[in-house]
Amino acid sequence: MLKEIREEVNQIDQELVRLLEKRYACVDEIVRIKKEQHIATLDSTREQEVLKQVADLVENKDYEISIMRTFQDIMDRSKEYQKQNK
Ligand SMILES: C=C(O[C@@H]1C=C(C(=O)O)C=C[C@H]1O)C(=O)O
Repeated sequence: MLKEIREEVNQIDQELVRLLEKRYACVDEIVRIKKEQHIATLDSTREQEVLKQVADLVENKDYEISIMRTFQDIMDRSKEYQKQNK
């Protein structure tokens, strides 16, 4: 039982890694444009939009706070990555 659920978690994690890599590839392009146009790494308005979209998409409200925090972490790591690569 535990083993089977963990196998399902492994599958989901594989998809998450694939999607995160696609997200970082977009961030690479954003880094390039920001560098070219001298735009700051942080865009708080955009972050609020991302979080609003996430909140609207979450169906089970029991998960909402945790998923929102996860996305804030994703964006924080994204900014860290952008700063290291600009
Ligand atoms: C990727 C960007 O840079 C930062 C990181 C964001 C993200 O990871 O979604 C959003 C806004 C910015 O603070 C962006 O400006 O779109």
